[in-house]
Amino acid sequence: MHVVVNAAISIDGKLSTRRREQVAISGERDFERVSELRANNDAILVGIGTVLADDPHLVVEGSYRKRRQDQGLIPTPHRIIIDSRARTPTDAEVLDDEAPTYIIVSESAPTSRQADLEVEGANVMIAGRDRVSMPAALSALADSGMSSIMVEGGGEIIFSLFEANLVDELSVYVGSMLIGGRDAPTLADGDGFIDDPTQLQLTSVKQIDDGVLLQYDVETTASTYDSID
Ligand SMILES: NC(=O)c1ccc[n+]([C@@H]2O[C@H](COP(=O)([O-])OP(=O)(O)OC[C@H]3O[C@@H](n4cnc5c(N)ncnc54)[C@H](O)[C@@H]3O)[C@@H](O)[C@H]2O)c1
Ligand SMILES: Nc1nc(=O)c(N)c(NC[C@H](O)[C@H](O)[C@H](O)COP(=O)(O)O)[nH]1
Repeated sequence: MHVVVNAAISIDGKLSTRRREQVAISGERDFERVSELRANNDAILVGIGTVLADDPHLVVEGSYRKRRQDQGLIPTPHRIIIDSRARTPTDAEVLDDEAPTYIIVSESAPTSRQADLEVEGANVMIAGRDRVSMPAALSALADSGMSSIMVEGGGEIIFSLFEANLVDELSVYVGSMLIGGRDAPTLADGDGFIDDPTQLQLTSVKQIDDGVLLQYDVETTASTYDSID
């Protein structure tokens, strides 16, 4: 599975404010780049924190749909939510019928909630006991026929993917703003690394609007995903 993480951060590394409310860090041109990246992948993945905070739609529009259809693909990529306890609201934007949606829950998710989400058309999959296991989730998605995933956050999910050594590429748009706040989410939250930070290889630096796009390859050691595959 090829995994690319994309995020927009303030100059001080924040994804949003301490209230965890969505902030438009990207400008029009960067959001256009994000649409292109979405369209080039089999699936778009976010965590439940992002669904509850932003209620994202996670689709591509217009010419991207046509291009994908011309390539024999579904018009807009699969949507994937990492949601240990099946907390996705039944009226969430990701549950409309514009693309298939997979909700990955853990064994601790109430079965009644799982059933509610299935009634709304979601494909519910179980991976992990109390919390979703990212290697098991990606393995199940690969078994469903997906081979590339774009991850759009948030900081908890991004850290878990790096921790499990599952990320191949990272794109970060650094907007020219400072958000601050010790409790505001950052690009990679979780527990953080102590001894062995993930090493990145810078592959590109570009100015977009008044911000900067930084792109990296991730220097992988033995991948957890490969080892279970
Ligand atoms: N600027 C950007 O590019 C961008 C992108 C996405 C989100 N955001 C912002 O980020 C915030 C949401 O991020 P977040 O970090 O709170 O939530 P998140 O989207 O990373 O979801 C994290 C939640 O997923 C669940 N989870 C299940 N299994 C997990 C696992 N193995 N590892 C980690 N989490 C697991 C947990 O409930 C956890 O709290 C919001 O404020 C949103 O606006 C910004
Ligand atoms: N690239 C990017 N730049 C930003 O400035 C920002 N705030 C996000 N945030 C990601 C988050 O998940 C958003 O909620 C989705 O980008 C919204 O997606 P929709 O348009 O609803 O499909 N992403």
